[in-house]
Amino acid sequence: MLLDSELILNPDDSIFHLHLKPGQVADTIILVGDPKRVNVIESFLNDVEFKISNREYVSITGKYNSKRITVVSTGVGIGNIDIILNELDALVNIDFESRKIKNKRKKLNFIRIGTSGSLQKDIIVNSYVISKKSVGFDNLLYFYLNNEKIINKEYSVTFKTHLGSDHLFFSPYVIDASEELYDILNSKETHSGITITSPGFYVPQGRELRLNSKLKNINNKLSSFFYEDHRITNYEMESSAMYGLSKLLGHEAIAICLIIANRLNKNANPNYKSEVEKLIKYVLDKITK
Ligand SMILES: O=P(O)(O)O[C@H]1O[C@H](CO)[C@@H](O)[C@H]1O
Ligand SMILES: O=c1cc[nH]c(=O)[nH]1
Repeated sequence: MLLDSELILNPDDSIFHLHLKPGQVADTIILVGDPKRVNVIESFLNDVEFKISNREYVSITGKYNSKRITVVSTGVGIGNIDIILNELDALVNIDFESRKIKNKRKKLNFIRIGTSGSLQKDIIVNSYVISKKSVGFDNLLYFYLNNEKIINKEYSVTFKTHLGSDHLFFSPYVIDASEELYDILNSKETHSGITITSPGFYVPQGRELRLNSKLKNINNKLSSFFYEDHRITNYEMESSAMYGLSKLLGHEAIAICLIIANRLNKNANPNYKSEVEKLIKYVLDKITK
C-alpha cells in the first residue's frame, strides 16, 4: 500500500501536481512544453471534457477524428517529466482507493510535440525531426532501478569517448523511442535522428553568453559523430527522461520537434507559433488515421 507521503493526493482525490483524477486520462497523451500550446491543440479538438491547470501543467481531454486524446503541458526540463510520467502512470495503474498497484496494467502512448535546435546544416529551421533515439545529458535515469536494461550501453560509452570527456558529472545515456509510434509519425515530411536531451538551454547546449562550457567545441563534436550510420540531429530538453520512464513503466513514447534554431547555420525563427500549429495538425492526423 502506497502511504500518504508517497502517493500524494489532493483533498478532492486528484493527483498532487496534475490535479487530475482516474478516468480523466486517455490512452493517447500528447505532451507539450509550452502551456499555451495546449490551447492550440484544444482548438482542433471536439468534446473537450475539462481543462485543469496547476503550476505549468495544463491538461485537457477531448476528441480528434473520434479518438479520445489527452494533452498535458510539461513546462521545461527533465524534473517535470519525472513528475508527469509518474503521475499519469499512477492515474491509470494505481487504484487510488486501495492505494495499491493494479494487477492489470494499462499501456499509454506518449507523443511529445516540442521545439528544438538543429545540429545539422541540412535540417533547416521549420523542419520536423522525430527522435529515434535520445541521448540524455541529464542523470535522471541513473536513479531508477533497472536502468541498465533499457540504456544502450555500447552506444553510451562510444559517445562519451568521442566527446573526450572524463568529467565526473557527464555520463550520457542512450534510449530508443517506440518503433510503433515512430512508424506512425514518420513520412517524407520528417527527418529522423538522434536527439540530445540537455539539462539546460545555454551552456549545456553550447550557448555561451557570459559563461563558458567545460566541453570545448561541443556542438561540432556532436554534429560530426556517427554511430551505425546515425548522426546526432538536434537538441531539446525532455525526451531522454520521457523515453526512459516510458520503457521502465511499459508505455510507448516518441518525440517530434519543430526546428526553431539551427546551431550550425547560426539562424533562428523566434516567430515559430504558426509552424507549431502545422506540426500539431500533422501529428493529430497521423495518430488518428
Ligand atoms: O517547446 P518545448 O516543448 O518546451 O521544447 C523545447 O523548448 C524549451 C526550451 O526553450 C525546452 O522545453 C525544449 O525541450
Ligand atoms: O535550440 C533550442 C531550441 C529549442 N529548444 C531547445 O532546447 N534548444
